Amino acid sequence: QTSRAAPQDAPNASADVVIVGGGLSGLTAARDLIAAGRSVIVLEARNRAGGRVYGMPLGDGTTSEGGAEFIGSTQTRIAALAKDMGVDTFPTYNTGKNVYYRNGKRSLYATDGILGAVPPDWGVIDLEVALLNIGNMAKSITPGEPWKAAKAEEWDSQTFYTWSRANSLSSGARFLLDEFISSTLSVRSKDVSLLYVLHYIASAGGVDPLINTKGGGQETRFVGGSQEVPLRLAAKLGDAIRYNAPVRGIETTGSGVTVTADGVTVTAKRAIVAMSPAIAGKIAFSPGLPASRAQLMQRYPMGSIAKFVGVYETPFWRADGLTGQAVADSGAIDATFDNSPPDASRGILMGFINQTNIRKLDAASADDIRAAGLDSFTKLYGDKAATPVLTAFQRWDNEVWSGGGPVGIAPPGVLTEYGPALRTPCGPVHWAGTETSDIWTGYMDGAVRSGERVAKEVHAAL
Ligand SMILES: Cc1cc2nc3c(=O)[nH]c(=O)nc-3n(C[C@H](O)[C@H](O)[C@H](O)COP(=O)(O)OP(=O)(O)OC[C@H]3O[C@@H](n4cnc5c(N)ncnc54)[C@H](O)[C@@H]3O)c2cc1C
Repeated sequence: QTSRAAPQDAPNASADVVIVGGGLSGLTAARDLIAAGRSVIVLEARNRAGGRVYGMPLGDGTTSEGGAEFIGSTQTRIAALAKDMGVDTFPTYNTGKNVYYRNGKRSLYATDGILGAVPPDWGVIDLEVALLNIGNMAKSITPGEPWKAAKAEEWDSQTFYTWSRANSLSSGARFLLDEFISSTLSVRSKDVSLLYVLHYIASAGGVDPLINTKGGGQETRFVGGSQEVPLRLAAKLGDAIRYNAPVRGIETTGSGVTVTADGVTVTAKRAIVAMSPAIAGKIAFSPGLPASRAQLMQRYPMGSIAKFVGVYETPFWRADGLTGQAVADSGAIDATFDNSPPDASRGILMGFINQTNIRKLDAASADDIRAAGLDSFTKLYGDKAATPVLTAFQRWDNEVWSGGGPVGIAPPGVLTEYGPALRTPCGPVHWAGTETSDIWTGYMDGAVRSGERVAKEVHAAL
């Protein structure tokens, strides 16, 4: 069945449901509602689908993942969607040793021991105890409802930083606990509520699924790049999606909603806002939303993340016995992965530039950024890393329609006070986006799950 969509240039359109945002959550909701017999129009601000899933152009006609990339074995809803779209997966390269760079010293470590991906720093016992503790604390949280945990108030009254300093002694453990937050949420540990982190862990099924490559969330990648999944789904939705249509206002009327976007006004019975709370806060709602929702959108900031890649003739680090995965305490890049294509026809190293490190590059030129990225790679992988065939860079914190990434986070006090407003519909306006998911929140899987949940919610309400 196809949707009853308006021509791409019509100034007015109507449907049962208008979906604001053509990321994975909005596209999934559209797919399910159309399958249930509803008419749908998706309004997308950008000229492409996929939102935080994006193939960053390398300048030679090919792309590398500039946004979301990895999936793990328990991320079954994104896996099912990819399968439906005919997008295959392949294992993330994970043979050899990882690099650990700390206090000016480079060391190598194997990841097949009991510590998994955790580097064997001096503070490792300290760190393991802390990770065990947070894993156990997370077990008392019901995914999707962290505010109901017995200790919710206590945990939401402190940052992860406060807790980690009170529960670790060595500088190694403290660095790695901060790095756990930087490499998963792209914020400083002092930016985020302990309760939020515990919920994030509970939602992923534990600490190990979050940090490990083998058996964890970084285990596999998509053949052809992750963007193939939303792009193919968007192609199936065809004319139901209108691009270059940023929504400026959503008015609730007696019969539903009137949604005003650049170039088109859409009337519908229900609206789904499928994006992070911070970005939803840019839309003017009339009448105004209930205060808990309106203020939630002021209190759920995005992390600060960028990816830098170097493309080489071969993945030379593999020949050196390295996985391409590293953790570093200095330089622009604090974590790396091997982003090479499945046939290793060329080598691609990817580095994350997170939180403070990316803000430091606010005024940097393209040459400065290239130099900073290659400096990190060379420190971690040697001189061969200094001479790539080409480099590319994608930052998310100043993307107007994302505002950062990978996910919106809650500072202390937000989840216990405003948490229920994440998902509670406001009249005919419903909320989706990975931030609203109980399982794998923050991930592509959570985005797909939120789209499936909201489609059922709206279908039942119509
Ligand atoms: C660098 C980076 C790395 C990541 N790595 C991973 C990973 O390895 N694995 C993983 O699973 N996840 C990863 N993620 C997270 C993943 O990308 C997100 O969880 C997921 O894509 C979110 O989908 P969404 O539909 O909830 O939101 P979005 O993708 O943000 O979609 C929202 C859409 O709404 C549009 N929009 C915004 N405002 C308006 C408006 N006013 N009008 C119309 N349209 C609007 C946006 O353009 C966008 O297309 C990463 C993210 C980033 C940024």
